[in-house]
This record gives sequence, C-alpha cells and structure tokens, in this order.
Amino acid sequence: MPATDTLARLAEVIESRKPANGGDPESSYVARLLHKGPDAFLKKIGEEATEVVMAAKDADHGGDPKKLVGEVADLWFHSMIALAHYGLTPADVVAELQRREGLGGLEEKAMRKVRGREGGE
Ligand SMILES: N=c1c2ncn([C@@H]3O[C@H](COP(=O)(O)OP(=O)(O)OP(=O)(O)O)[C@@H](O)[C@H]3O)c2ncn1[C@@H]1O[C@H](COP(=O)(O)O)[C@@H](O)[C@H]1O
Repeated sequence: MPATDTLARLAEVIESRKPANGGDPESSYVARLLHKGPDAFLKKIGEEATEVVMAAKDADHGGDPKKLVGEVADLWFHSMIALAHYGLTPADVVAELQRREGLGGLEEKAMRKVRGREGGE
C-alpha cells in the first residue's frame, strides 16, 4: 500500500478529531491536543524533534538505528496535527517535495542568493 495512502487516511482521522467535527478530548489524544491548541501540539513537535536527534546520536554510538523509526513516526504524526490545524494536508507537503524533485539543494540555495541580491537592488 502506498505510504501516501496511509498518510491520507491518518489525516482524515485527525480532521475528524477537530472540535468543529465533534472530536472528544476525553476519549481521543488528537482531539485533546487540538482542543488545547497550538502551544500544546507545537511543544510536542519540539520534544519529538529532540527525540529524533537523540535516537540518531544513540545509533551513532552503537544503539539500534531502528529506534529512529518510532521517533520519526512520532514527529510526523504530531506535525500532521499542526498541518490539520492550519488547514493543510500531507498532500500539500508531498506536492512541495514533488515541486523540488530534481532541483539540487545547493542549486536551490544559489538561486535564493541571486534572488536576494536582485531584491536588494
Ligand atoms: N499515530 C498516532 C500516534 N503516535 C503517537 N501517539 C500518541 O502520542 C502520545 C505522545 O507520545 P509520547 O511518546 O510523547 O508519550 P507521553 O510521554 O505519554 O506524552 P504526553 O502526551 O504525556 O506529553 C502518546 O500517547 C502516543 O500514544 C499517537 N496517537 C494516535 N495516533 C494515530 O491517531 C489516530 C487517532 O488517535 P486518537 O485521537 O487518540 O483516537 C490513531 O488511530 C492513530 O492512527
């Protein structure tokens, strides 16, 4: 099954947990975070990003690299709650990655610098 299908299905569940859609903070973790608002889920994103870094550093020191999978899943999941709150979907992120396909990071950085200079003239 394509990974994007899984992300789309999860996005639908998250959407259904919004307060406006009847999400119940008593019975749903997602509804609880959405009910608490951006400070709550943005804090979780910061924590999960730190855990990704820590899992990678552990792997550098002989730990199991597979632990990264769980930490990245937590980061993606909480980022998807933020996307939903701001009216965005994983499809928007995939579209952005598709737009970037074939455009090297160094090339893109050089283009930004040229645009910056032109903007400053
Ligand atoms: N993918 C996830 C998912 N990943 C992680 N989590 C929860 O995220 C929470 C935070 O993870 P932590 O490791 O930080 O746990 P913690 O230390 O208890 O954190 P705190 O909440 O206390 O800050 C945990 O309770 C996890 O169970 C998730 N909860 C839900 N989902 C998906 O969201 C769907 C809807 O969930 P509900 O809204 O809860 O029904 C589920 O069916 C799943 O598909």
